Amino acid sequence: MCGGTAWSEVCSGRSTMLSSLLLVALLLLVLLGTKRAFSKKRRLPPSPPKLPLLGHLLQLGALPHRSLSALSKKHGPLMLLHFGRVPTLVVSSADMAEEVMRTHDTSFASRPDLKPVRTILYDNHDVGFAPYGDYWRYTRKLCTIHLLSGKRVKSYRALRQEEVGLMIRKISQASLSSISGFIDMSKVINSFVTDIVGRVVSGASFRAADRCQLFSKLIDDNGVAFSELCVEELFPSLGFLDGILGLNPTAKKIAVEWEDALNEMIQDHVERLNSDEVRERDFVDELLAVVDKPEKDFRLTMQQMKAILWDMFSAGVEATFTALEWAMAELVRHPETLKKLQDEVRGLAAGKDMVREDETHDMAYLKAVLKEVLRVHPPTPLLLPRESIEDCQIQGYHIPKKTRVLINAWAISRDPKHWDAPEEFRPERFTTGDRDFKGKDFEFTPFGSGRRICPGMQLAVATLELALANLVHQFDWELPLGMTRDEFDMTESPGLTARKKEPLHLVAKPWGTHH
Ligand code: HEM
Repeated sequence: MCGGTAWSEVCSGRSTMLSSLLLVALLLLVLLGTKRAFSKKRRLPPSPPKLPLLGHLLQLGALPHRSLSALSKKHGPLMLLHFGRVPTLVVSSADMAEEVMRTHDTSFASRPDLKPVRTILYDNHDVGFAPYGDYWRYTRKLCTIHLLSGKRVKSYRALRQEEVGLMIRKISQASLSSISGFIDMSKVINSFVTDIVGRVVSGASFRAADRCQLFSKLIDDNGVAFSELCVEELFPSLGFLDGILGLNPTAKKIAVEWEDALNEMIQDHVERLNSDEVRERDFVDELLAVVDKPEKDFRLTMQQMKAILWDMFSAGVEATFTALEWAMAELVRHPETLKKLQDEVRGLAAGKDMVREDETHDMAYLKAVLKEVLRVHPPTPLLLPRESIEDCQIQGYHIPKKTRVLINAWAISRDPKHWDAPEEFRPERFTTGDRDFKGKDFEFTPFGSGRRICPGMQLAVATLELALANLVHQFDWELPLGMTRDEFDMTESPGLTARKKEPLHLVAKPWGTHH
């Protein structure tokens, strides 16, 4: 008990000190507790050492799927990297891919907002880069119903057959007239795929107006625009510097070129719709119908329509072309596989001048070859980037909202845990069992999986099977004179799509003429 003024002053001084000490101790406890709770909740995936500012940028290398695969061997199948200020989760095993694309599919169903895409695609109003939500759902459905469903894909049969026939004739002529002895198959395959996608999307006028070359160039230029440096990609809040420094000029330039090309194509369709001409409706007509007549609460604008068309051309041509080019490159490097495939195709299509689509259904080895091509060379080796729309836990790791996600499908489809001799091109691995690329087997997802799985898979597979069957049916294929298998360049080019870097030069010998 305290009594007297002096004593009471001492007492009150002591109690103030005591309560201050208590307060500090309490604060410390709270801070410690919060920190503990915080750090427990925020156990982030492993991350290799990084540089200030740039983060892990320099570890990306020229071919990110390869560098990231090497990095994951040291740091594990779930790594958190930072490219500048952008947190990026890199997924490199089938189990982790399943976590992202199945268990937590909704959390990871969005796409990042990428500057070149935003510039070309009217603020991401296509399907592939649209943020997860009603707009994406609606436009994806539009594309599926009017262009990419199984029923639609079947309906393009005659068109596919005709385009494959044209490609075969082109190769026959080139093989007779070639002075060097070889043919630039990259060019031939590119215009074949561009014409098929062009005709499917925009009808006969694509060929009539000779649009193949222009669209093929625009699709090539997409790759340039996407690989140009821009500050915003690394430091989102400093995006204004790109304008000041004049960075990423290709995106702006080709945005105008795409707009002109698509305007012209749409204008053709409007004129025909207003004329008496009787013709089958194509995808451009179907989209125009929605622009004119809003469905439910949805109204498609002209700009949105162009963004969707961009997607169908770019996604459709680029990946299908890349797959067919790698298929021919692998076959010519593996004569025993080529011979086995030719035996199957020539046996089942005996006496025919061309393989028909019905006949490809029974070609088990053809299907195995295609799967092996997509395993060894998934055209988009890191799929398309995704972004988390909410906080999420994977294997006890905290993945914050707005983390970018790269799924290294290339590394996963070469993981020795799932594949014997994964570096070898060996279609036989697919002749038994039922492993498929339809999104259920997470060690093999060249078309992705879950809500964002590629909606063009059926169109791509139908085109690739028919083209490949006919290419090996009609010709024997060889490397250019004097070139050995080891000298044949199989380098990939950098970019969202891993094309073959050097053009594919091959010798085609029409079958029958030398038998
Ligand atoms: C061999 C050929 C093809 C391959 C390997 C391929 C691969 C892919 C991949 C990996 C994705 C991302 C999937 C994901 O995020 O999980 C994708 C998305 C997409 N693909 Fe394909 N694709 C091919 C052909 C096509 C074709 C022919 C079309 C259409 C004409 C097409 C249209 C699209 C679209 C619109 C998306 C975005 C889907 C979305 O975000 O909802 N693709 N493709």
